[in-house]
This record gives sequence, structure tokens and C-alpha cells, in this order.
Amino acid sequence: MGLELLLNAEMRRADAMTIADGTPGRTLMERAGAAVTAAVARRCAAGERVLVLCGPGNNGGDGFVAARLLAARGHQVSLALLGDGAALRGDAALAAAEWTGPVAAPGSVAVEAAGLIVDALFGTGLGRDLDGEALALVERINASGRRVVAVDIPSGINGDSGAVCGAAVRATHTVTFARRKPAHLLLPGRVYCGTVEVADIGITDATVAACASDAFANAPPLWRGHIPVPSIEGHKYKRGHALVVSGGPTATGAARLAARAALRAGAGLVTVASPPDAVMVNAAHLTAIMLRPMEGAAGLARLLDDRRFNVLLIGPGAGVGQATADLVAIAGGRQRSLVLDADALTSFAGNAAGLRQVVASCHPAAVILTPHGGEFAALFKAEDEVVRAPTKLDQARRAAAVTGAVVVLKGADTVIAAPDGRAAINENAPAWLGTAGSGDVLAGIAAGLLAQGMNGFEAAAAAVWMHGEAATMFGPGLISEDLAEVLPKVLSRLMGATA
Ligand SMILES: NC(=O)C1=CN([C@@H]2O[C@H](COP(=O)(O)OP(=O)(O)OC[C@H]3O[C@@H](n4cnc5c(N)ncnc54)[C@H](OP(=O)(O)O)[C@@H]3O)[C@@H](O)[C@H]2O)[C@@H](O)CC1
Ligand SMILES: Nc1ncnc2c1ncn2[C@@H]1O[C@H](COP(=O)(O)OP(=O)(O)O)[C@@H](O)[C@H]1O
Ligand SMILES: [K+]
Repeated sequence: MGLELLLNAEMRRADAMTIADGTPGRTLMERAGAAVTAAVARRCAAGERVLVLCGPGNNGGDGFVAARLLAARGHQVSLALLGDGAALRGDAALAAAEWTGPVAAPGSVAVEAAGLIVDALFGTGLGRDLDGEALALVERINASGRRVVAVDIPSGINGDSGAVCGAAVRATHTVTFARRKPAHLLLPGRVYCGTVEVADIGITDATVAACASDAFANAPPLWRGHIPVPSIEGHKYKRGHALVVSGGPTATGAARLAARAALRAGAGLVTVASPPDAVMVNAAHLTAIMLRPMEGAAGLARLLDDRRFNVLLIGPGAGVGQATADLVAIAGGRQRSLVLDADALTSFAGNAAGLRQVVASCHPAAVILTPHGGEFAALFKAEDEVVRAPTKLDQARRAAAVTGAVVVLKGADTVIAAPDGRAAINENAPAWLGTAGSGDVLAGIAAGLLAQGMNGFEAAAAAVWMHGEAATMFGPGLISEDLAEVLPKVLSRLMGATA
């Protein structure tokens, strides 16, 4: 199954296109219900009690199909319908007509008596917050502690944003159709889904391609072909030279973390540019990484006269203020690839337009911004269309459009977005990656990949994935120093897969 993600409206279009191409909607619903049935049957012994809870739309229709097929397999199935059976329309009404068992009212069923619950209340058609009977039912499902297989999306989760609308079903497993939806990856939706399975209901790859809008799950097939593989005929200067700007004497560690990650990610050379009063601190801790003194923006400008520095990373430990903003501005005019993180971003708080100018002056080199949520909110506080965007995916995409840079909006569900509209949602970061300094390492990996000539979007998406993978491989107890040391294993696997 492809990595494309389908928004609610895109999924509706894919359904409609498939129907227009000759597959009746009722057939799609039958396949969806059959996939749910198979998922339930894998989890329940024959004869176990299954409670199917149906909503008023086609998600409920899938539930009616599953109920019928589960009963035919010998399960003890009870079914309750939220709303009026006479109000069912279209395929859902047809599916309901084929269910010959009783239809209970939700208030009359003992939710906790079921071995497993099928949640077929709402899917992509959820239109507002749950209230009244729907809200009470979802709360009872969650309080029951029963296993829940959700149809398409746990009811109450918005498919586009992953947000909880009033309340949402906490599923143990979710069966979705054709492709995953953003809510299966974005928080909090992802944690409400349990495990996620994508069932093929006959929507073709061509139909998905025609309906999808360049949003993907972040995984190696998106960028593996761009990962630079060192050549026997190459040498270190062909693999780029990253310059990482250090903070003052008491804030040098962040730059060194980033610099080491850049070198481990494959940059041919890495140099730390250090304020003069921090040179001795840096010198005491650097071996393979080189060190150059640098005094303010003028000093950075002089260093950048050396064209071999093809990537610059500013932000970790830099300090918030005009001095850091000046460094960024100097870097901008030099057409080098740039990674801006942490304080370099916060020094432009409320001034995304200023950052846009810097990005434009780097063209055609790549610029990657790596804000966490707080830095993002500060940077874009004057840009209503960014901060008020309804989903994290939209926020990152709009931020990329506003700045002209690749934006990495971090978190457990990091979103990477390019100005051309491409976006990826990352899902491989373990919880223990949220540790002091790990963001500095991410910025360094991105710089290391850019140094080797990768494009901005691919470098950013690969860096985020490699960062998560390194943390997963290392396991709990990880501190940010460990990440770069695991990168060789991550790279060997990636390059092994390319060979
Ligand atoms: N199309 C196809 O071919 C296929 C579709 N498939 C399946 O269909 C699902 C999408 O179906 P759908 O579009 O009918 O929407 P669905 O999620 O059932 O909800 C809409 C209903 O809920 C109601 N409602 C909404 N919010 C509410 C609230 N807060 N509180 C209370 N009510 C609320 C809303 O009522 P209204 O807003 O009109 O008052 C309407 O009645 C999709 O997820 C997949 O499972 C598969 O079978 C494959 C083929
Ligand atoms: N709960 C979490 N699960 C997985 N990854 C996380 C979690 N919290 C943070 N991260 C990741 O950890 C990194 C933290 O970066 P950042 O907030 O800049 O920290 P620092 O400033 O300490 O380097 C980001 O890559 C982010 O995506
Ligand atoms: K559902």
C-alpha cells in the first residue's frame, strides 16, 4: 500500500471516482465490511459476543455489513444503531436491509457484556463535536475496557486533523480503506487508533494518485533514492563542508551535538564557528570536527568567503536577539544551504516576513527550518493563516508557503512540508526521543544531508526519519549524545537497501 495519505474530502472523491468507473458503492461497502469482519475474526474466538455499534451514515453501513458477515461466521452478534433506522440512506440503507437480526437502541445495550466492540459510528463524515446520545455512547465504550475494532477512524476523531471532537473512541485496532488518513498519524488521533490496518477495497493506485494532494507518511521510499552514497572515486570535499555556529562559552554543547550529527550523517567536513571567548571550551571537546573563531556577523561573512562551506547551521545555543538575527541575515545573502533551528527562529518571532527575505536570498540553495511547537507559534504569531490553520499538516504547509523554506514542525508527529505543497508526517519517533538536545542533533543530521547535495524536502524528511530510527534502535535511556553514534547503523541499513 502506498504512502499517500487521503484527507476526508479526497477519500470521498476517490470513492466517487471508483463508483463512476463502474464499481457500485454498495460493493465498496461490502468489501469494507468484509475487511472489518476479517480483523474481528482474527481477534475473537468463534462464538464470542461481538457488539456492532452503527452510526447514521456509510460508516454505519460498513457496520451492518460486518454484523451480517460475523453472524454468518458463527459469532454472537448484537447491533445497535445511533439514530433512526428509517433515516438511513443509500448504500447504508441497503446494507441495513440485509441485516436480519434485531436493531437495538444504544441506550439499551450492555456495552461491557461484549467480548469485542465494532465502532462503526462515524468515519470520514464526522461533521461536528459529539454531544447527546453519541457522546454518552462513546464514553460508555471507553469506560467498558473492551477491545474495540474501529471502522475507518475511531469515532469522534477528525480524519484530517486527528483532533478529538468532544470525545472519541479509544480503539485497540482500526481498519481503514485504500490509504491511511492524516488522523492515523497525527496526535492525538494516532493514539486513539491502536494498531492500524489498511484494507484494499478496490480503489486503484491511479485513483488515489488523482485524488491525493502530496501528503505522505514519512518512510524511506519517499527519499531513499536521494540518500547520498559515498563513491570510491569521491573524496571528502565532494561530500560537502558544513559550518555550525556555536553559542557563547556557556552554551556550546548544542552546536557540538549538531556538528557531530552532521559529520555522522555523511558531511565530508564539519567546522564549528565559535565566538572567540568560547574557542577554548569548544577546542577541548572537538576532534574530527574543526574549529574556527568567528566574531559576530562580520566574522561569519569573512568565513563564508570560503565557498567550500556549502551549508550553514545556526540556532542551537545561539541566544535570542538581534545578534543572532544578524548572523542569519548574513548567511542568507550568501546563497548557501541553511538550517535554522531554535534561537535562530525565535530571533525572528513575529517576523516571518523577515525570514522569508532571508530564504529568498538563499535561492537556489535549500533552507530548512526546524521549529518545535513553541518556536513555531512565536515565529508565525503575526501570520494568521498559519497559526489558525485547522490541522498540524496545514500549519506546516502554510508556514512553508509563507517562508519559502522547508518547514519541519517537530513533535511526536513531526510534519515536514515544502513550499511546493509536498508534506510528510513522521511516525517512527519513540517517546524517549523527547530529551534535551535531541532537536540539535536533528538539525545537524539535516545539515549533513544538505552538505552532500540532497534537496531540502528529501533531506529534511530523511533526517527526521533517521533521527527517529536511531532513537528506536538505541532504546530507552537515550540521551542526545547517543543519537549520532547510532546513525552509522541507520545509514548502513538504508544504503544496504539501496544497493
Ligand atoms: N462513500 C463510499 O462509497 C464508501 C464509504 N465508506 C464508509 O463510509 C464512511 C463515510 O460515510 P459518510 O460520508 O456517510 O459519513 P459517516 O462517517 O458515516 O458520518 C456521517 C453521518 O454522521 C452524522 N454525523 C456527523 N457528525 C456527527 C456528530 N458529531 N454527531 C451526530 N451525528 C453526526 C451525519 O449526520 P448529519 O451531519 O448529516 O446530520 C451523517 O449521518 C467512511 O468513513 C467509510 O467507513 C466505505 O463503506 C467505503 C465506501
Ligand atoms: N513525545 C515525543 N515522542 C517522540 N519524539 C519527540 C517527543 N517529543 C519531542 N520529540 C522529538 O524530539 C526532538 C526535540 O527537539 P527540541 O524540542 O528542539 O529539543 P531540544 O531543544 O532539547 O533539542 C524533536 O525532534 C521532536 O520531534
Ligand atoms: K468509526
